[in-house]
Amino acid sequence: MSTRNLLFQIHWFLGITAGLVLAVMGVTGAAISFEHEILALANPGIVTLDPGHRAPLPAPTLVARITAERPDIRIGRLIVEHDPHQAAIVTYSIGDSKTRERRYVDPTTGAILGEARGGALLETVENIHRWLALPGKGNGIGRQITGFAALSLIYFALSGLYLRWPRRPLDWRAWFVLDLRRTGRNLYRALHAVIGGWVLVFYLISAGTGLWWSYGWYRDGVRALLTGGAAEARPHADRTAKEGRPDLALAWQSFDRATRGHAYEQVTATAREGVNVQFRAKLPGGRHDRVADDLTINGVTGAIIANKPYAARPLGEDVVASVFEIHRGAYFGLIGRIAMLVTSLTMPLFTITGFLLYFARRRRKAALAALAALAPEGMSGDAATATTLVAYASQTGTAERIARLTAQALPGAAALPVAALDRAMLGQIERLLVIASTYGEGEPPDRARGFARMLAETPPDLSHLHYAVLALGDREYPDFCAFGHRIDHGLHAAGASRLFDPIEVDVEDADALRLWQQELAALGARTDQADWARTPMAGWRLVERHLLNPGSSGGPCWHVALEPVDGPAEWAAGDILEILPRQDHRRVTAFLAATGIPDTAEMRARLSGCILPANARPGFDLDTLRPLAHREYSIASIAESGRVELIIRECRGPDGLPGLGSGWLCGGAPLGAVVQARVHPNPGFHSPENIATPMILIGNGTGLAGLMAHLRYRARTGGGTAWLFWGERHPDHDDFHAAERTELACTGALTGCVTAWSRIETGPRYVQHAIARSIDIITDAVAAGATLYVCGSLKGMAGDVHQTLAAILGDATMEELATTGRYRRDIY
Ligand SMILES: Cc1cc2nc3c(=O)[nH]c(=O)nc-3n(C[C@H](O)[C@H](O)[C@H](O)COP(=O)(O)O)c2cc1C
Repeated sequence: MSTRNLLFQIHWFLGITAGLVLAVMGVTGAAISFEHEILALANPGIVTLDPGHRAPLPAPTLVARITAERPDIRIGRLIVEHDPHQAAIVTYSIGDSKTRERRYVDPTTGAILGEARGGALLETVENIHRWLALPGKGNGIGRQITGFAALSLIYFALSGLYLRWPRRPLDWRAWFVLDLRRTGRNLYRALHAVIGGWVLVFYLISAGTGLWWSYGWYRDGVRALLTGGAAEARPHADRTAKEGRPDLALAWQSFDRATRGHAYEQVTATAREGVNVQFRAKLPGGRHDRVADDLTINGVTGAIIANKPYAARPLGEDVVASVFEIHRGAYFGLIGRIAMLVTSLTMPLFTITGFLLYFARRRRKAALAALAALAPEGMSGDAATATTLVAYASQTGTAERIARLTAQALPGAAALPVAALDRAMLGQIERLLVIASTYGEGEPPDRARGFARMLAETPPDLSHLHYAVLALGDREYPDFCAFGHRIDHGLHAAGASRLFDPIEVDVEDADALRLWQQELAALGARTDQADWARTPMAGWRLVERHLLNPGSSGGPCWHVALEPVDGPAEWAAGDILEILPRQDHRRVTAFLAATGIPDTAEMRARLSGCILPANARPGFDLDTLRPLAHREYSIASIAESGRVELIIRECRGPDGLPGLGSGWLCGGAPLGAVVQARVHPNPGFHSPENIATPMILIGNGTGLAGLMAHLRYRARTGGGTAWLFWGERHPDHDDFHAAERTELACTGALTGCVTAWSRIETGPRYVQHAIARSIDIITDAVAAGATLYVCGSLKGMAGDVHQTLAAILGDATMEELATTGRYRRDIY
């Protein structure tokens, strides 16, 4: 498991446990952060007073009045405000009871006022915040849980920072800008990560200070670190004087003498263990409550035990004295308190979005498992007992998908790649259906080469066999469905008899597929199967586009990113994105002018999705228009990124206008536009199942896209070595994704990168030359079990790379690699 994965697993495991506690702590912390203000608002006449012309009593007198009114109580703390509009607060216990009560006191009369409304509720909220209101209070299990949650929060903040580290860390937008146009998983992730970035510092502060109350070792350690000394001992309980209770009035008189009647904003006197009384006297205008002079006074003798004026407090001690104020943000003034309130309130957002991401991830895993079940390598159904074999020859997965659907429809049928069809199998089986696509220039898909050769050179006797062929192809290629026909002739020549004539499928010709299904029905296939049609196109928002090769002498190449509009989409490294292009508006204008059809917005919308004949004339029958075919692009990103990234070279049509697909994605569609697209699973180009398998990635130009997806996937999973051989024009202008490749090399995901530049004198010119100079790397990696991936142009690159590899490894090895799926190509 890679470090990243490990951090992630811990992040989500803690998220679904400690995350819940933190959500509670965040909300309760926010509720009590303005406790005094809330109580003051809710309790006029108790917390706030209208003193008229009456002046507050001197504190010693106030103490005397309170004790006279309630002789049964023992005062633990008295807080006196300078402002006569604020009631004093007394905390006391009755007799020897340990239970404390808190009451407000009129500072001008000493009268004990009623209990503040809402006070008990806020106290409960505070207890929840501190120890989840569990038994044992500060020493119980609740404190352990909240302490652990605070530790987890530090982990969330730091691991979250690592996990979301953007590719361009210096771009502040990547950190802080929230794109609310996103939907589904992408939106949850954006909320989680971007808002996490906003509040990160606040969470580190509140968790770092919150631990103060949870762990003694932490408190002592921080104190030692900041004050340079050992854990500070409280001024020791003065038991030398006669044992007894401290006299608060006497201590206060002593305090007044020591501070020479200084007008403090607020004075808090707390009876400590023994006879000492601790005074905290807040300076007027102090930013927070700990901007205060501290005195400890013997409550029996009135002697000063310790006197620590605020002005003499070093920074480290100030921080230690102000941990609570830092925790609630007050250390940084009102703004700090408000910021802490808001950030505490956002805590549940992380728990909620974290859970949503967790469920989305589970759904995604289930979907991937379903996908894997539909398109595993090898067989589906039991070929050993099958009465019909459905063999497929597929490069980009279409034939494989149809073969599996065919095998599911026919009782007793099993699907398998043609490469798995050996002589023994062919000798026994009585019925064979072959679904074959054509590749290269009328050639078999890579993994079907061996079968094609066996059929052509040493055909077995197949006189017992009945067969049918579904030939997939594209009429834009001169050798339409050539390989399907070659198989048909080969089987026929070997003595097998046709069940029915070969059926040709031009791209996605639904009629041809229906015909195939009808023929299958005649063979006893189920007819209740769901529609074989491909997943419909869906909306993908164009979210990013920038030129990758400014100044290049080649055609402009664009980085294009799209995000699914209707929630998360699934794909694996090696898959392809099919997009529905739209016509350039100039072509539509020319067509309208040539045909004389009225120029309306509706007509333009209709025409921009159709093939527009160049020779159209007035009277043109619009019903004869055919829809534009989709365009395919290798996906450069992995599904975890939530967005499909493409590398597209803008090309020109014969009329000089931008090409249909590239023109639409690289310029025609505005940023933010919704493009119709779908993922085309391409199992023949997926990463090796075993991540330890070494990879050799070879490509040119935009072919880098398909290779980057594998590198990005390997960066996530870790695994075997990965060598990249890639060619372009000039290193100064065409070095796409150079920074990321350097980063991948630094992290070890990319073992080494060999480049070829066709427009400079030094070094290899084309990628095949780079390979020819790296014989040892290639042979060693293949000997170690490497899978070879080739992505890029069919013309000029794929053939030459194949020949170079064959020269290094030998034809037989190349064929074996192709047949066993260790030579995978995505060429176009
Ligand atoms: C690089 C490339 C070369 C192709 N060459 C041919 C060809 O020569 N003749 C043909 O009829 N179709 C050709 N096609 C079209 C494919 O046969 C067609 O898209 C088929 O549906 C792919 O099926 P698959 O996904 O199972 O490989 C080619 C497609 C690509 C991408």
